[in-house]
Amino acid sequence: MFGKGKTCHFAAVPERYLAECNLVVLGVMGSGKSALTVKFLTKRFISEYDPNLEDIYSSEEMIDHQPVMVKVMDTADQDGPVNCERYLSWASGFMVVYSIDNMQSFKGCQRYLEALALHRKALHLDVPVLLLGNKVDMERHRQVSKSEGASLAARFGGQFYEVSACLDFLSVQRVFHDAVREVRREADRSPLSSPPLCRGEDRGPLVGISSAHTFTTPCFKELPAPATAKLITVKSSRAQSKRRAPTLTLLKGFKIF
Ligand SMILES: Nc1nc2c(ncn2[C@@H]2O[C@H](COP(=O)(O)OP(=O)(O)OP(=O)(O)O)[C@@H](O)[C@H]2O)c(=O)[nH]1
Repeated sequence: MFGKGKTCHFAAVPERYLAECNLVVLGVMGSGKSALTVKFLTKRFISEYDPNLEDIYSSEEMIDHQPVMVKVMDTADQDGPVNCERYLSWASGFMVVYSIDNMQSFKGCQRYLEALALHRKALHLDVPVLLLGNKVDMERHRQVSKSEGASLAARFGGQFYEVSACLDFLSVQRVFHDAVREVRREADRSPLSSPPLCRGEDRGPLVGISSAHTFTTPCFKELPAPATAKLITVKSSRAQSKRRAPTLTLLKGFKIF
């Protein structure tokens, strides 16, 4: 069983002007959504988790010399894309995950891509979508070729990556940072049509919050309140040494090894 989430603070960054980017991680059960999310947030790989926990976690990141509050919603769909409303209007960008050693997960992620394409078409939005083939460390059990992944991503106009939640942190971090870059690019391209990147004026708590923005179209709506999460704060010497974050705020339920 596990949960996750953290926040870190850059002393030099004026809090009012921190942009916010809401990333939603989608995919069938077992594809590695939680493992990737936790790896990004804590640099650690977890192998036990509660598959029913769905939460939003925050991390202040410095990406291309610009601070951004990255909020990651780790979803827990049981049966593919159902009740998508909870994240469709909230998201700045989507990361759709499958496992390269599981063809079913690859087929499952196509359903997510189709649902997102319909949503984008209906609302005339170009919310960035990244396709992630996870578990590349399981190469010997590979069922989905790299070219299959790349062509699926191209079909839906998304970036494609192969990663592993249990290998190096930097590759996973790069994927999340690239997602933010995509969101920024999209915001630059169409700043007036529902900009996906927000400027937070009010930090508020980590989960279950709404926030005011300087953009005319609000893109950061009421967040779904996780029922099970409790905020706890722990010190992480690793985080302190490698990142600028003095503190990690974790959601109870994480099991970190
Ligand atoms: N070898 C390997 N195992 C992984 C990797 N990522 C996740 N796993 C394992 O795959 C299983 C599922 O990972 P999760 O992160 O819980 O998958 P999920 O998509 O969040 O699954 P649900 O919570 O059920 O929706 C766990 O046993 C993980 O330890 C990876 O990159 N490599």
